[in-house]
Amino acid sequence: MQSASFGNDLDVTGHQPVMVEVKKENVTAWGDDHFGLEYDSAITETSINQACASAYVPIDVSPDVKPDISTTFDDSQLHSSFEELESFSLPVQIFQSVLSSALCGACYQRSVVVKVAEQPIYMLYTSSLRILLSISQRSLATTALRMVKYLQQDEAVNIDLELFNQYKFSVDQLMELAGLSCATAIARCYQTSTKSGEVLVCCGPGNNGGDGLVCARHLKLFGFSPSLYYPKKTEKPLYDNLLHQCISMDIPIMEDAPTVDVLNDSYGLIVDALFGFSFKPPVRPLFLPILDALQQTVTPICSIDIPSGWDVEKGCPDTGGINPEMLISLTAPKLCAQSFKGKYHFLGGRFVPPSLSNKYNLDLPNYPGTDNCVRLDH
Ligand SMILES: [K+]
Repeated sequence: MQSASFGNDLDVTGHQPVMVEVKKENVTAWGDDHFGLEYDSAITETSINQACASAYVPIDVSPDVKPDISTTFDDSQLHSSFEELESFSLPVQIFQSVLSSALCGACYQRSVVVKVAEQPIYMLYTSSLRILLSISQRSLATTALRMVKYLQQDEAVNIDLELFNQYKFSVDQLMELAGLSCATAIARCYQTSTKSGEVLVCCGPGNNGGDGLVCARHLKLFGFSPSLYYPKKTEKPLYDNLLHQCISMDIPIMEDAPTVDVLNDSYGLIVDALFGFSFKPPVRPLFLPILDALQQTVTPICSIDIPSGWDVEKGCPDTGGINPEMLISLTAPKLCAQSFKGKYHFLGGRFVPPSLSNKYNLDLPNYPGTDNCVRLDH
């Protein structure tokens, strides 16, 4: 059995620490002595309350079902029990139980960390709980359980400028990382098979469109069948090259704006890479047909950085706008992301130097392991 560290880099499963953040009301065994055990003296009501005040659950599921964690199971029982749970996708219950066990289970003195709002509350470690954490980590591998800062438009622009001017990144570098993280997040949420693998990537004239071109190329490498709609090509070597790479990879380019019927019938997903944080309303005429079609389609939309047409700070216009199912914020979410109501909100663009993050108090989540994207709650 490995020994667990109580420092910042706890590594129970060979990955980053599992962050367990749970609302107090959702902890089913909260405060009772369900397991017939006494609290360890290190766990005080105050520390738990303080930690839980800023904690929240990322997935809204009923807390009624709880895996049977007792002091009596052996590893074989745990395997079957948790395989079953996994098939029912109950990661929060697993977390609840980890937390409950942690809080109630002073008997597991040998260290698995349970963190609440980043405060190590208590640590337990047994081979059985190690399996448990491994499963729960896989289930929520892309979920960040922490609030991040939402940027104003000028903050996003300034961070962008600092990345290029102070930190000497090139646009190509960051665009590649951003576009790759978008493709990765999409591949986590959508299937490559059948219709959902048919993806239309709509690219605008700026860097957001460049992210879309990169994303399309990686989607192709991941097994999707992307096509491009790129109505206003930017005459710069970077964009010429990105487009050339897509063409060389047999990614078709649609010349005319697609109708709603085409979007509905031919595609399983639309990637919206039309405008990012530099968008200033109102939308210019060239982009009205595509934005109208995106507003009406029933095909799910994944917006890169900003749902195009939305005000970067105020969100969806009162007159109506697109309603993406997925949003991938880059660097840090912008204020408009607070009104995003879709299914999946991811953060990508894992390239922000810590000193820059600190300067702007970005409070970025921990990306799991070596992942380039992380799911955010919203
Ligand atoms: K966009």
